[in-house]
Amino acid sequence: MKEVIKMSFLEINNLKVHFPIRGGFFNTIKDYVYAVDGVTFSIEEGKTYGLIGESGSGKTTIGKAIVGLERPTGGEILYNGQQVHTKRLKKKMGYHKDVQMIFQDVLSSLDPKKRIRDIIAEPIRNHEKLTKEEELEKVLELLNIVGMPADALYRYPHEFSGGQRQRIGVARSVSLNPRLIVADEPVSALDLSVQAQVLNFLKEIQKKFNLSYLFISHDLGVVKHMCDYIYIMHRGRFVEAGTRDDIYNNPQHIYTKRLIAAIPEINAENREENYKNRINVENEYREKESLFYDEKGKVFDLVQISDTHYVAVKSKEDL
Ligand SMILES: Nc1ncnc2c1ncn2[C@@H]1O[C@H](COP(=O)(O)OP(=O)(O)OP(=O)(O)O)[C@@H](O)[C@H]1O
Repeated sequence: MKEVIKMSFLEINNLKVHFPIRGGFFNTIKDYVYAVDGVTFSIEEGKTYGLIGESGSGKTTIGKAIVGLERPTGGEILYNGQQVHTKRLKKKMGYHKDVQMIFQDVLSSLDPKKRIRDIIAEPIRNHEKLTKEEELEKVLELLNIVGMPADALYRYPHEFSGGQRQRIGVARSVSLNPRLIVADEPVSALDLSVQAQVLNFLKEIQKKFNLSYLFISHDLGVVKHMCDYIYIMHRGRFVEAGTRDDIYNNPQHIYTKRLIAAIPEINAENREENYKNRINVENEYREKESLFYDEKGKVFDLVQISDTHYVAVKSKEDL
């Protein structure tokens, strides 16, 4: 029998991030926000993953925990099979170089007082020792890769359009040759035509660098053509996980069905059908809610229903 080679380089096991809610005279902990409450998944080389769910479902917190901007309350993050829980270890393993994050609001993540040359060169300066000439050569190469002209070097972020700024953000995040980019709503601030351009360009960059992406979005429509594998997030947990085909063509959890029904229909002649479908999904939600949430409204654990498809449901037989 052929040996199965495990390709995942990053494993997230039962990750939890709980934020304390404080109050009262002594500012004591009254309760917790269970922003991320036990999620498990892994990332393979060159693949694109979607983390989808409505606002507040915990997507950004997962992304931040992965890049080290948020401290997990529980669970583990394994990089190349080793736990990365201290700064020293992360440095030793080159984790900060290999795992980068880009944000929706790229303008606020690009220092407005710095020129593009310095913005792109900053991570290189922190991690590599290059001469001034070598550094300039590298920045020019990166600008070229993201399709920006060399005269961008000495301009400031506010002088560019949203799509161009997103490209500059990507140039900066690929400057250290990372393995994974966590992209938090990378196109939702852009208008539709520019969204498609940036998504296509991210795909090109992916091939060039054999990158993996973890795409965070509230919109299943946006990531449809990008993702190999999709995790649907709700109330800090996964409610469904599967390949693109599993999720779009065979959704099982009522929450996923509602997200799909909410994708705007561009084609005018399909709008009526789309509207009817939304009403059906809402009726199904009212009828079957108890199959998908326990009496406290908690999401069940995932149950495997095919080789690649998982659904959070009380019992597989209920589907
Ligand atoms: N630093 C924090 N302190 C307290 N609560 C927080 C903190 N960060 C996030 N939260 C809470 O955790 C929950 C999940 O937030 P998160 O930003 O991860 O959601 P999200 O799915 O990314 O939402 P959005 O799409 O709006 O960004 C929310 O209820 C949020 O208010």
